[in-house]
Amino acid sequence: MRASPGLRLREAVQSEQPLQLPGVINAYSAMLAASAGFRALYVSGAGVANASFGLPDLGITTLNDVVEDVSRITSAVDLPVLVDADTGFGSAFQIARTIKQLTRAGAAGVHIEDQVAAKRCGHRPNKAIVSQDEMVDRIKAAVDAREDEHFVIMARTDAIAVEGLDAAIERARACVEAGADMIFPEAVDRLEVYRTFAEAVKVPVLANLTEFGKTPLFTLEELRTAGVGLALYPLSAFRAMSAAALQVFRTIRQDGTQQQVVDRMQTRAELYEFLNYLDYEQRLDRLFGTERSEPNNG
Ligand SMILES: C[C@](O)(C(=O)O)[C@H](CC(=O)O)C(=O)O
Ligand SMILES: [Mg+2]
Repeated sequence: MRASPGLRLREAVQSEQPLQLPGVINAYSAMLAASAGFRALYVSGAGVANASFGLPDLGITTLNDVVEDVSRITSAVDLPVLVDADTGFGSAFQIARTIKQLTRAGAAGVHIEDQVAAKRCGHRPNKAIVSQDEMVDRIKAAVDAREDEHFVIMARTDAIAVEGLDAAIERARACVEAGADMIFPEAVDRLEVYRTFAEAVKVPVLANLTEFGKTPLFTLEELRTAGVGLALYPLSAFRAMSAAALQVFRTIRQDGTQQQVVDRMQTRAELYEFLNYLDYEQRLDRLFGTERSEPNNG
């Protein structure tokens, strides 16, 4: 039997240190990331909210919204996917449902954070967090609900910005005791902090390298020296795609032609290569013959 997505994510963390996790916002961008050689992918909560719904990352989207995006991505690529499950989408039984639904959608693991349900981006001011006990209960509920023991439960703590480093480490330790497999300390501003977490929790620690936030854009080598287990780039491609798309829209609108920007576009040939378009076409020809496509001219 094929190894489960959770097991493959764990193996990837073991074999690549740190494991690079690029965020992907849809099936096609997941295929592009896979072609660049990544061993695992990430579905960002902000990505689901911003890209799929045009909403801010403020706890507005639901479990179903995330499940839908994850299913599309896991159907398109054969890589383990870590999913941002925000605060878990509710209390204990709802968290159990989150784990089951995301497992069924093909996820390899999730991270659940200790912000209150009315959450914010981790790099914004005025975050509020639940008590350590409540966070530990979230993790217990998630661990208890998993059907595949390898499915990864990662605990994210937003406590550094709210209660300080010591409290955040204490929370991370309590989460690991409750069964969390990995730790995501949010909004870290110094490299040494990762080392402190890694030594305190003794499980893989994730560094969130989201741009324009509180964390410097550390290199892989720097993260390696700090003992980081996973390096996350949650929205990098989304930000770049958005800037590129905006430029194209503005140019077409202003110039009345796309001539100035066509050289920035992925060509039809490149697109078809990623999609395996020609294989599909040949399969159609084999199944139905070529003459059938004549009358309607494609
Ligand atoms: C990692 C994150 O949770 C996400 O949803 O991708 C965000 C990223 C961001 O807003 O830049 C976060 O850090 O809160
Ligand atoms: Mg998020």
